[in-house]
Amino acid sequence: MNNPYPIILDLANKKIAVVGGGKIAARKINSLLAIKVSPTVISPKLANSIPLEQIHWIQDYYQRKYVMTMDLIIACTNNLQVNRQIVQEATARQLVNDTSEKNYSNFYNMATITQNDLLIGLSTIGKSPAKVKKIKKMLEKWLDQQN
Ligand SMILES: C[C@@]1(CC(=O)O)c2cc3[nH]c(cc4nc(cc5[nH]c(cc(n2)[C@H]1CCC(=O)O)[C@@](C)(CC(=O)O)[C@@H]5CCC(=O)O)C(CC(=O)O)=C4CCC(=O)O)c(CCC(=O)O)c3CC(=O)O
Ligand SMILES: NC(=O)C1=CN([C@@H]2O[C@H](COP(=O)(O)OP(=O)(O)OC[C@H]3O[C@@H](n4cnc5c(N)ncnc54)[C@H](O)[C@@H]3O)[C@@H](O)[C@H]2O)C=CC1
Repeated sequence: MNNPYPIILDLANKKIAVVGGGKIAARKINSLLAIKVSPTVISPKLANSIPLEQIHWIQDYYQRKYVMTMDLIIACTNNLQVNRQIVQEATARQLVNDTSEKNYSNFYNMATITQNDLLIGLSTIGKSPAKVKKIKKMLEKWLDQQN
């Protein structure tokens, strides 16, 4: 992503698909559930940390027909070719996060800190997720000291 454009999205009434049901999928799904968005999850298997009753589970391998009407697609299978295929088959109006290859993604997540009316978003534009995590911890500590 050469020219990132940061925005805040309201996902109410949007259709979100998560493809894959492993560790990374669980993180993305749980952050969606935290904002009361229930995604469709396409995966033959689901990690235990994914609450089955809160999602719509399609227990199958990825097929284009499952994501045809989706607005946002998060590709997190452990098969890089499948993730790539999801990107290639998406229409120009669908936004795709290929979690295994930032250069194929047209969006990805920022780390966030939310406190009362404040939302801080942090990103290295994919360059160093570990650094984001570290700076987030430092900022949280600093913010706590201000209160
Ligand atoms: C490009 C991006 C795509 C995307 O996933 O959207 C991406 C990619 C990758 N992440 C990797 C690893 C980890 N990512 C995290 C955590 C988060 N990663 C997130 C975002 C992004 N990660 C996107 C842009 C980030 C940016 O702009 O910098 C956050 C902010 C949001 C979210 O995912 O919801 C969330 C913060 C949660 C929080 O603290 O709030 C942890 C920590 C953990 O799991 O506890 C680890 C384990 C390692 C560690 O802890 O060091 C690797 C493997 C290589 C590596 O290790 O570096 C890749 C692949 C690659 O680099 O290509
Ligand atoms: N963005 C990030 O923060 C990070 C991303 N990654 C990337 O995310 C990918 C997934 O990582 P994990 O969740 O740890 O893997 P995992 O092995 O825990 O889970 C993979 C999941 O994909 C499912 N799957 C496999 N083939 C599929 C298909 N054809 N259709 C639908 N689902 C399918 C499996 O059933 C499983 O549920 C890794 O390959 C890696 O490239 C890895 C680390 C961090």
